[in-house]
Amino acid sequence: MQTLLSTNKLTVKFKDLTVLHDINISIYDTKKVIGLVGPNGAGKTTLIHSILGLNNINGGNIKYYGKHNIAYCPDTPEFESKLTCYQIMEQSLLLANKTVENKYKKICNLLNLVGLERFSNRNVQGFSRGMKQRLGIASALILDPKLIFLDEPTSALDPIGREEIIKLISDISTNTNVIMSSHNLDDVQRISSNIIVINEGYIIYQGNINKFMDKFDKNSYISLKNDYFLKKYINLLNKNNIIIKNIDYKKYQIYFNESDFSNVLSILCEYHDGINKIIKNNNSLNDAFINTVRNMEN
Ligand SMILES: Nc1ncnc2c1ncn2[C@@H]1O[C@H](COP(=O)(O)OP(=O)(O)OP(=O)(O)O)[C@@H](O)[C@H]1O
Repeated sequence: MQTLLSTNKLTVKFKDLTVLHDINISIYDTKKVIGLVGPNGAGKTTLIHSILGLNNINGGNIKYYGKHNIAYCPDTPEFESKLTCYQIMEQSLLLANKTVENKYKKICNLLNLVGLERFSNRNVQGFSRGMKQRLGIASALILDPKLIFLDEPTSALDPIGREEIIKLISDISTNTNVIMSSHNLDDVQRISSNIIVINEGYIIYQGNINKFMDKFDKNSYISLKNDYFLKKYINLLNKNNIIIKNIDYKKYQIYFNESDFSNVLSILCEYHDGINKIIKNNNSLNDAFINTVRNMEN
């Protein structure tokens, strides 16, 4: 798997406020969505800006492997108000010093993709924030980037628009690497395979999203009738290589990962004599995130 970029002990300060502390992340060419999540002020935008060279960095370094197009859509893109949608797309190419074949067709297709085809010849003056976000995504995509950073790309969209853009981002990721920062963790959970979690300028997790949820979300569990069955089922689950996350000896409960739920069920179909109840907890990135950040506060 090719590495696109990595940061090594990246540190960024604004005056005497350290906003990013010793950040080590690696972005690989996986053609998937990576969710960048963290509370307000955690440092997500600063991290994106630093990678794009829009911030000074005060320590560490960023290494780019190969010459790849990297595109960016800020959360509130601003455009020259006198230009039309179509002209903004042309300007995006011009500023990146890029030419494309069948430019007219490509621009029209992209405007169509983000739902702005009707506005192609309209000045962007007076565009709503949601329309600007759509245009920002289209003008980033026209650059045919290998990696695209989307900073809160759905924050100004109505529910239908959000649904459309989330689907679009998911589609984009079939041939582009996407890093999407968002506070909407349901969206992130739906389309990301990996996440980077940042809190107060520190990376607290990077990797597979399901592993994060298994680690930090409440787990599924079976509740047993008594101590005899508790011991019996601990053995049974161990024998079947189910990871036991926790055991409540007083309540006779065994906790396990939600991802093991169907395996546990099939084991229990055969041995169900001592079971009081089985509880499935649907993993939620939102809950896992809140648990993680709250734990750090305590
Ligand atoms: N240009 C700047 N000058 C001074 N401080 C800044 C600047 N840009 C960001 N900061 C500070 O850096 C910290 C991180 O901000 P940043 O915008 O990166 O967070 P974020 O995670 O993107 O937040 P949000 O989710 O609220 O958008 C905040 O304390 C912010 O006030």
